[in-house]
Amino acid sequence: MALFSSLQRLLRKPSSSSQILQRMKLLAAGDPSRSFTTCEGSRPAIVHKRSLDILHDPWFNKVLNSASGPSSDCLNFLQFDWIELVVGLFDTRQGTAFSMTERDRLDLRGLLPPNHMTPQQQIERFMVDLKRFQVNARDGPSDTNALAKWRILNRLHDRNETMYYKVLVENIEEYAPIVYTPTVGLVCQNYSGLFRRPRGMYFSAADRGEMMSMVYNWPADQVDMIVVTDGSRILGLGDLGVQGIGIAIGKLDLYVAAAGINPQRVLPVMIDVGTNNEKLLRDPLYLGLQEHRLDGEDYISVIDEFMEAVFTRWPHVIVQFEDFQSKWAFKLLQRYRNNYRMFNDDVQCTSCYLHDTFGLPREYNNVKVLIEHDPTVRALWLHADLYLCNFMVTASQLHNFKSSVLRLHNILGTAGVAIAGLLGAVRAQGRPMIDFPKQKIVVAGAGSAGIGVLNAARKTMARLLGNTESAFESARSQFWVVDAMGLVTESRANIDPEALPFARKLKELERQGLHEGSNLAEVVKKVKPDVLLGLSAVGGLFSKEVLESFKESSSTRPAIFAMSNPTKNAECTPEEAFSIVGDHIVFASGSPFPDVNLGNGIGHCNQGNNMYLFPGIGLGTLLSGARVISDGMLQAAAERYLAGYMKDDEVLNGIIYPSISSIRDITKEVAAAVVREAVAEDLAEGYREMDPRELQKLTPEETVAYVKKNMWDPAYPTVVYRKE
Ligand SMILES: NC(=O)C1=CN([C@@H]2O[C@H](COP(=O)(O)OP(=O)(O)OC[C@H]3O[C@@H](n4cnc5c(N)ncnc54)[C@H](O)[C@@H]3O)[C@@H](O)[C@H]2O)C=CC1
Ligand SMILES: CC(=O)C(=O)O
Ligand SMILES: [Mg+2]
Repeated sequence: MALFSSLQRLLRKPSSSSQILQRMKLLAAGDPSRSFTTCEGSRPAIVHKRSLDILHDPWFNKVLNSASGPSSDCLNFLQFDWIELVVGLFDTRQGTAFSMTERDRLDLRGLLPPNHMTPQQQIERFMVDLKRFQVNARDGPSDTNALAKWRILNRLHDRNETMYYKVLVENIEEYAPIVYTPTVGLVCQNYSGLFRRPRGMYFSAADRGEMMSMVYNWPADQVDMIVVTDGSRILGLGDLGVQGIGIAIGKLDLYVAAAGINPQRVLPVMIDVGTNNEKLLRDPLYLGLQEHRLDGEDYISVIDEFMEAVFTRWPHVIVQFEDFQSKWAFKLLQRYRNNYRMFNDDVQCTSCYLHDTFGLPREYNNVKVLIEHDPTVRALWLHADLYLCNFMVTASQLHNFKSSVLRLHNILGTAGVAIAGLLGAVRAQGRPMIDFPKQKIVVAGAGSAGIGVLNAARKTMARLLGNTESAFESARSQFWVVDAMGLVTESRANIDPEALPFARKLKELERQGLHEGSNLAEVVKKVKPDVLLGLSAVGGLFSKEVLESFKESSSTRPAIFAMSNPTKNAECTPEEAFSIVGDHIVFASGSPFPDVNLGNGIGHCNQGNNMYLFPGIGLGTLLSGARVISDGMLQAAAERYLAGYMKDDEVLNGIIYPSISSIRDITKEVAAAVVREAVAEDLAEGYREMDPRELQKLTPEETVAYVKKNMWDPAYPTVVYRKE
């Protein structure tokens, strides 16, 4: 009651930003559905169940099951059922964090062994078990080993979500490769065999006409984040049909661990419209529809029905489209993005720079005024390596201009997924970023991801060249695109319209001795590119021959981006790259690789993956209550990701991407940038009691604090029973 009246008092009058923060605190503390947040760790969770029902509910369970059985040195993939059995037997060794009074309140007394463990003791115990398994595994880090670790973590996920996410948050560098790429790829490939307990929702072609009611079968009244796939192109593993649900689960694990989205409010979704994977169509154990994929209007009608159903039940949900084959990825994005809160991770997060990246605000473009007016601006300007540009400002624009230059400088000074990596590669050569438009880039792969990166890189070059049409046109000539049929040229029959802008003109090619369909090695040999970037999903595509050709690169510091996932699809390994091309290269990959010992130094293996962006985009959209996800919001996310993370000395050392251990911090900043952009674009409708006017009053620092406050941390709430 007291809380209610203090809220009322606060809400009635206009407020300063400190009052807003105070209000946020009160609101968070007083909202029972937020009882799962650690910031408010002492708030109770109200439940309507007791006894065994509590223990079987991973959202409220506080019991830790043993991670593994005894010595696991003889484990292999085929012996998983044996592990299952052993883990079951060892359940009696479980430690519980339910206090004695809680046990009384929840009718748990007698159902649990008497010992009490703190959450910290539980996590230590779990890690000992997990590490023992790791140490005892004979074959060192291998797929089997990774899959077994996934299995152990997944069991914990089934039983005790809080502890599961605690393990992830506290050891993200170690376990992201297990719950996400690369292991999640293996999990998807083996999903039918690994399937024990359902997670998420399945909508199939057979459910047409039923989705609007089916959606109410999900137990949570509030869902913030959905990751949906149709399983048609899972990582680089092709059509995995219903088994693709694993990637939706993996991405949502990062939403919880990196963005602090409450795990009770995430929903992985699989839309099963069949599969064209002949092996799965014949597999008696396959769990999905064993018919060919729907196509055309039939396909679209299923996705339409799904979108309508989920947005009817949860009007504020955000839907991330994941791993749709490029045939549909762009079309579905265009179809829904203006009406629903949705985005496509692969097309947009790989290429958040499509629009206006590095652009000064429009009013400054092509304006000639004097920067000499202000020494600070001039210094910044020079520092940003932009002295070659011809932008100037009037005195009256100076104030805004300073912040623009600062913003621009921030963007240029650091790195972010694809473009960030490309710019990092320029900086690693010791050259100013303004030289980016001079880079020659060979891209292998012209699917949804490849085209996204190409568009973004072209736009960035055009910006740096003055953002004119002719700059945009001339930027085109810096790219050579090679797909499954070789070099893409204007003479290609039935060329994909998305690839058309990058098709090489035959006249230019004659001079270079290239032709339609030239193979990758030939293209690299003739072009001598600065950058070789792979988004082809073909493991080993950067063969010895290709890498040997790349040795003749005209760059002082050639860069290789083997961005395809999972690990086995990387276009080359870092060892191959460093040993064949040389120690001086810059290397990045989509899935993580350990650094390479070069004898006289370290060959850094950077991870260039959209995981640095999508969690922050989702969180920022949620906390702003933006109606749709605009290009500006994606751009703000990318810019913030770029800013402040890569220092000059790191980049010169070949480190062009930040470490995943900082992902939660990066995500918080990215989300705050998205919130601010949504507010600036008048798209924000507010989140809970935080209305758009209040959001608008927040300073950048207060926005970050607001985001942080709303990030879920894994900690046990006190559980209280109430009759329904
Ligand atoms: N690191 C990251 O953050 C991301 C990585 N990816 C990865 O990118 C890869 C491709 O994804 P999508 O573009 O969606 O796939 P996609 O199937 O749409 O495109 C694949 C492209 O590779 C081309 N290709 C196939 N064989 C080739 C060959 N021998 N030489 C040259 N090109 C060849 C195809 O013609 C096609 O253009 C996947 O492995 C995916 O995991 C995708 C999104 C983000
Ligand atoms: C990382 C990712 O989203 C992909 O490989 O598809
Ligand atoms: Mg993807």
